Amino acid sequence: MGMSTLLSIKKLTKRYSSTLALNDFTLDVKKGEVIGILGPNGSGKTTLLSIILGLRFPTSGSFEWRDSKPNCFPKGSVGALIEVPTFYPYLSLEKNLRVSAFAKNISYDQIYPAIELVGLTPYLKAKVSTFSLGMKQRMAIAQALLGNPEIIILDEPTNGLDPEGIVEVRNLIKELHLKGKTIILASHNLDEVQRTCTHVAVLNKGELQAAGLVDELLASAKVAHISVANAGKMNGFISEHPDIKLVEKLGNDFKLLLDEKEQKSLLIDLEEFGVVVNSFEIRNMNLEELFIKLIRK
Ligand SMILES: Nc1ncnc2c1ncn2[C@@H]1O[C@H](COP(=O)(O)OP(=O)(O)OP(=O)(O)O)[C@@H](O)[C@H]1O
Repeated sequence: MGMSTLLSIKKLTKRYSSTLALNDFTLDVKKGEVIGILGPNGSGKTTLLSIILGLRFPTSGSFEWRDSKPNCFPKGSVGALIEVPTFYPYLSLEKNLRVSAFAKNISYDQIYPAIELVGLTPYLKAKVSTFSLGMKQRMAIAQALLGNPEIIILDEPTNGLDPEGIVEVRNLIKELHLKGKTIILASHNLDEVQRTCTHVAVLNKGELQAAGLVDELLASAKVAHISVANAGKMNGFISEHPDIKLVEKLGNDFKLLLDEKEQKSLLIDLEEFGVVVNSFEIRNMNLEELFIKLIRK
């Protein structure tokens, strides 16, 4: 394991009777990364997080946290928010966090830096029942931050939040990243991953489709936005070019995914084929388009 590697996952497989929830999953997580585990519902994200947290056993394969034995979970250095947290609405934020600290066998004075990190220090004495959803989720993240862990694991951290809460939690994730925390975050929300993560691992049906820097993966293809006069001809062109992937089609407007070689010749190829092009623009791919590229193989 390299110096900066905090977690090394090798060929992890999980089978629940007939369901292969995770298949041969390999990934390294390095210090300072915010890595999004991105996949649709049922793709195996929670299974993966549960295994690396020591909550479920893998069927085969292994994971190894730095300074820990293989397939063992290091309690102190990893904080996690994986289930809906329990709290007492009629107690103050401070008292709730004391309860969590007690449960984790952490000294009470450690709650204050965690509360500070999530920006809730002004609400120390306020009852949690008065909190917005975003504040409750920040409080839950403070629970995960108790004991100042180096790594934080969050399962769908903005699920169920209103738009304001979503912004609060996303900003918090960015701040934690700036403070040097390593974050592993499961999400089915492409926009969320694109906005908050440095790295992404795309999971579909238990299989890793791609992993790496978000920016690098997004640079791996471009999207051509093309408006044509004869959509039927365009459909013919697309079906004769299996390498070109159709992302979206709306009337005479098409979005095609292209590799570098195809970008150069596309306009000429279209004209030769008889497609009448009204407008043509090459743009960068967003994560949604990358996802389509990976999943429609
Ligand atoms: N305890 C279990 N017993 C049987 N099957 C399970 C169990 N937990 C998960 N599965 C199945 O394994 C697959 C992966 O589920 P998992 O919850 O890991 O996916 P997910 O990506 O986290 O989805 P979601 O976003 O819906 O939580 C699904 O097909 C799910 O139905």
